[in-house]
Amino acid sequence: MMRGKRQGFAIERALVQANIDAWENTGSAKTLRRIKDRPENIRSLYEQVANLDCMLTSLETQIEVITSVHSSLPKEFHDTFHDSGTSGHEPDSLEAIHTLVGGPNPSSGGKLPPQQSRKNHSQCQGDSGEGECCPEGDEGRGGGNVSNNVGCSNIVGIGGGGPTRGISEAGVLLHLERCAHRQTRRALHDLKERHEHLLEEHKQQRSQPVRTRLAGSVLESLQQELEAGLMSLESLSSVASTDRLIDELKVREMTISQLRVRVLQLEKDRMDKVPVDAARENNRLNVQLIHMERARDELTLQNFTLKSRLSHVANNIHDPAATYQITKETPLSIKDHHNKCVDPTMKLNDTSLSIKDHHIISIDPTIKLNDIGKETSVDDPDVVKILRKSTYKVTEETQIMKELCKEYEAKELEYKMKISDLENEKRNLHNSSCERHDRCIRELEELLERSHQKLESSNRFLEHKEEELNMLKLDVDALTEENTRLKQSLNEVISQKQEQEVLLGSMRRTEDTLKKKAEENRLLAEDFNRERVLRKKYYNQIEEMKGKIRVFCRLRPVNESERRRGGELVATVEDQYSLDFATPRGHKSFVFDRVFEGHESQETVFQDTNALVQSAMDGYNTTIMAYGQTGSGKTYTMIGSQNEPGIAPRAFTRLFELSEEGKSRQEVLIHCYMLELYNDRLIDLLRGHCNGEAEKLEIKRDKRGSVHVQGATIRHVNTAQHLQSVFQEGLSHRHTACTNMNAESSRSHLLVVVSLTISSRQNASVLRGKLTLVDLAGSERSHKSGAAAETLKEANSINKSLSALGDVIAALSSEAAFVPYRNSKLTMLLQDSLGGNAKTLLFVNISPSSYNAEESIVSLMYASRIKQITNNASKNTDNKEISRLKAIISKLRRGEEPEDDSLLTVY
Ligand SMILES: Nc1ncnc2c1ncn2[C@@H]1O[C@H](COP(=O)(O)OP(=O)(O)OP(=O)(O)O)[C@@H](O)[C@H]1O
Repeated sequence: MMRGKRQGFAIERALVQANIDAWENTGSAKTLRRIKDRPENIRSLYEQVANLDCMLTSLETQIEVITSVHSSLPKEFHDTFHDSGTSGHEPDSLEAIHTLVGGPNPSSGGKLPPQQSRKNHSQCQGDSGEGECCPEGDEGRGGGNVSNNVGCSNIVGIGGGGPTRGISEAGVLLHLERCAHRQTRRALHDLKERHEHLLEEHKQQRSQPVRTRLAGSVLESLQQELEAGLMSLESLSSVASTDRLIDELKVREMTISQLRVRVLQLEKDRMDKVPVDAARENNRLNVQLIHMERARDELTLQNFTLKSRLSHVANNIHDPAATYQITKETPLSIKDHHNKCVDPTMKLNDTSLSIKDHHIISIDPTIKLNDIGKETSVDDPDVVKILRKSTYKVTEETQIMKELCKEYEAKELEYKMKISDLENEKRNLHNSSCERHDRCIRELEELLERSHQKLESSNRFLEHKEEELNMLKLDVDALTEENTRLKQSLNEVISQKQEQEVLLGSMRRTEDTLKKKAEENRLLAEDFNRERVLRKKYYNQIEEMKGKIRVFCRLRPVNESERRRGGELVATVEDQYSLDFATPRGHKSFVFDRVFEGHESQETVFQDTNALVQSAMDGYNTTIMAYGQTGSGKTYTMIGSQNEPGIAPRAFTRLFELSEEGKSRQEVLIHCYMLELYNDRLIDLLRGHCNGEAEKLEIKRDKRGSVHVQGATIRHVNTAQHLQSVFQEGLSHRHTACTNMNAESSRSHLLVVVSLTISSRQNASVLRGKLTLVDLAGSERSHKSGAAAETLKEANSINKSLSALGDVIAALSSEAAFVPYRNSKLTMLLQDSLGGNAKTLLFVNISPSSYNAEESIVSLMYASRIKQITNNASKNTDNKEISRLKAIISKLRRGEEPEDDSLLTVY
């Protein structure tokens, strides 16, 4: 669209320039200026309107001339004029006119201006084909005529040769009519050509786009107008009626006014599109030009008025005689003229005068007619006198007029100068305006080009952005869907979050509740454990009171050998009374009276054992023995080391502490002996380095069931250190060997018996307590222990004795009627401890490692059985003995034999 507008501007500019050149000489600057600012179609219309305007102006002028001529002619002339329309004669040339007016050769007439003379000359040649017009060389022959600018007034000058003034006027008028008619015919011809041209343009414009339809319609209207104009013009040549011409002129004026209104409207539309500054400048120039044109027209009118007056004065200064002669001949001349006059329209065909000439010539015709009227009465002498007077007056007036003439000529020159200056100024303004318009147009074109380029780039950018926008719309749609989906998800998540918050709240409350409950549980567990410990403690006490054998389980730490073999922990202490043991067939739980872990010290172990030491001091038979796999810590538990003494040394110390504590109320005698059951043979460990044959050791059991070894070396000890030294002495005689399982393996069963005789200082009662400490030999497997032949024999003896012990335990735990104590010396030695009258404590020592899991589980099963055995513990008091002895004495006195079982039994 912008490109089309720009091209329209360029075409308009070119056409305007062409029209400037074409219309430069027409003087229609106003129209031209308007045209320059119009688009192509409007400018074309302006051209047509301007053409029509010119033609109509010409027609108006012609009509005015004709009207004035028609009105100025006498009635006879009118009649003749009308009659001549039917005579078929038409003076086609100046020669005919001159012949008609009866004047001499027109070549002797007045002077024509060069240009006008050439024009008339060419017109005469073109129209009549005869060289009858004024030759240039005849100028100035008019006898001092001053009608230089009167066009063909040279014809009037002919009168200088003798024709009357009235005939001269009529000839001039006829000639003017001819000229006007000729111009009208030329205009008609131009209109026909224009009509054909417009028809072609109209055809072309009909094929143009819709935007030119308006111009097409205007062209059609113009075509119609032109056709009407043609018809009018054609009819103009045939209709002599001035009224019809006037009507036609009015119609055309209306048409012109309508067209002007249309042009003004179009101009207004156009001006709306013109930049404000240019429009303002254009208006200013228009106003200035209008003023200038008006001034020029006024000056021209004044000039013409002055010239007409000069002409009138010049006419008035003609020779009165000649005037008189002319006046005398006038009726005849006029009559001849009337006879020869033809249709004025035909006369117009031969005229070659300009419109201005008509104006000039036609000025003040009444004066001329008056003069003619006056000249018609020269036969009267009075009239002659009057004429003579008037001639004098005229002479005077002539002088005055000559002066006026000079003055007017000076003014004319001045006005001409002014006109020339104004025209120059107008031309300059026009040129500057054109230049400004051109510059403005160029700038507008450049701006338009840049705007077009920007528009193109903007269009490309816009297309690119539109593509991006489409892509973004797609993305937005996708994102909108995604957003919707995410919103739904978000709502779900929010609802879930709210639910979770509710759940979290309830969870926190539950956690608080759980914490409270856990705390309560912990307190309850502590209470429960405490209660359970107490329960077990009380249970143990009850069991102890019932005489049940108490069993303590002790785990040793994993040794280097087990660690090297990759053994794992299979025994776990659950609490002080429970042990979990992992077997290949699952976990097995064992409950004992006490469970000691590997890290628990000898002191801790002795704390729970101390009670048995107290029981021995109280007169009970008490037995503390250790059972378990070889290397499981039996010796460590019972004997210990120098730094970590076991139960025996601690018990020894405790016995003397108790003895010392009760020294004020009792006297305690402590004796001890130490035996070793090695390869099923009893060995007295305190016999030591005694020479001679060893006394035979016999296991005896008294009436209360207490077991004694007759023949054993009994040592009396006074202090704990003494007892310790005795004990160490006995240990030094014990058989030990190095095995794979233990560097210092006990190869025998150790039996340390500490007998206590507690004599009361208050009464004569005597308590006899016994503390038996047994360190059993360890059960072992030969392939594990790597025992040699001798060691293997020891092992077999050990295993045999332990097997017998197992049988006794099985019988006791099952409460069998028969207990096989006699199957082994070991079981015979332990008869009062297992199922007897002793308080017995058994330590079952195990290894926590999986490497010894089989042996450990056997030991645990073994201990569990022992735990089922119930003893019948009772104090050993001398009062009862006395009673028994008294009973024996009484039987002996009566001559009866005392019962054997009342005596010490010797096995
Ligand atoms: N609770 C324990 N704490 C530390 N070391 C221990 C523990 N129990 C045993 N031991 C160590 O284990 C090794 C073997 O112990 P101990 O000699 O007492 O076994 P044992 O059962 O008497 O073997 P055996 O039947 O062959 O005589 C010793 O070196 C001992 O110091």
